[in-house]
Amino acid sequence: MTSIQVRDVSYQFSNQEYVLNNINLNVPEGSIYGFLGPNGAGKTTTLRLILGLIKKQKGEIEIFGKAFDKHRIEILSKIGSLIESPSLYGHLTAVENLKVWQKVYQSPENRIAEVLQMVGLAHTGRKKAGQFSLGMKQRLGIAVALLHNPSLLILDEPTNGLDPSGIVEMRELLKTLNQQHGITIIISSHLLGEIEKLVTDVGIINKGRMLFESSLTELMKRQHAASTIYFDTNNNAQALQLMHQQKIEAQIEKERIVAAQLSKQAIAQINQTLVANSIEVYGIRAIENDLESIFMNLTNN
Ligand SMILES: Nc1ncnc2c1ncn2[C@@H]1O[C@H](COP(=O)(O)OP(=O)(O)OP(=O)(O)O)[C@@H](O)[C@H]1O
Repeated sequence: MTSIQVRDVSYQFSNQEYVLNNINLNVPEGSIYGFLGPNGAGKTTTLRLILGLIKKQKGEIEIFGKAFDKHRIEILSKIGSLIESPSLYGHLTAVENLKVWQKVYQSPENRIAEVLQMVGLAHTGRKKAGQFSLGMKQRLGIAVALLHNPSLLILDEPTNGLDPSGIVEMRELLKTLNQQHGITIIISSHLLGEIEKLVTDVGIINKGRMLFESSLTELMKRQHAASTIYFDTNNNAQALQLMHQQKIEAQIEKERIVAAQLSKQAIAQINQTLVANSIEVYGIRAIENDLESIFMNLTNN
């Protein structure tokens, strides 16, 4: 089942050009969906539309299989969100901040201790939220979002501005929420590297258009297919000719031969052919295209 389904949604602020153009999004239930795109791509606008914080103009949004327009209250009661920085009272402790929201949400009082435990802030005692590190503030914001026991969390760039250890802590927290508490998570980021170890699914947006959406496994396959093999020999021209005879796609770049992704067996076979033709092979190297460069290629084109 799909937790969020966005169909052909477009959006414009006043009469300006469209900041979202017919975007489609499918967030599978139980997934951690990485919503990726550079600054200004349209991530926050999309998440605000999904939450009904701005009014939909074109297209359809279904959440938990129901049209958002018609089941707004019911749907929102099962969603927790953190859009941009959390609104916290700096002069109150974590528990006091949560008490404010617990009353708003009318959740049971013992839920406060539970969510503090879940986000790893159970021992902050009398410390005021204003003295918390950015990572702790973000986690307290997530604790607020968890108070009413949501089955879907919508997080807009929760790792923004965090130091490397804050990013790791956030990653661990979100994994636990997903795996142990069964919460589906959509998390936006402009840095693939920050969330690629976390997500199960990926959607890439740029300039208001969805460029790509798939499982992380599918993206990894694409990465593998985009990797290349370098051959360094004493006679690249002849080596290239021999490769072309074997129907291997290759060309010479910067005094070495660059071939498309090949199996281990194919690499060994080429090596044997080159050696049998008295070509000296100095090196064979496989370069896996990293996910970041695939992301950059998709968003730059
Ligand atoms: N209230 C607004 N009025 C007019 N234009 C806006 C408004 N909010 C956002 N925009 C524009 O809409 C586009 C998409 O912005 P959005 O905030 O959704 O992008 P984003 O991917 O979340 O980027 P960032 O990571 O920088 O927050 C940008 O060009 C932005 O300038």
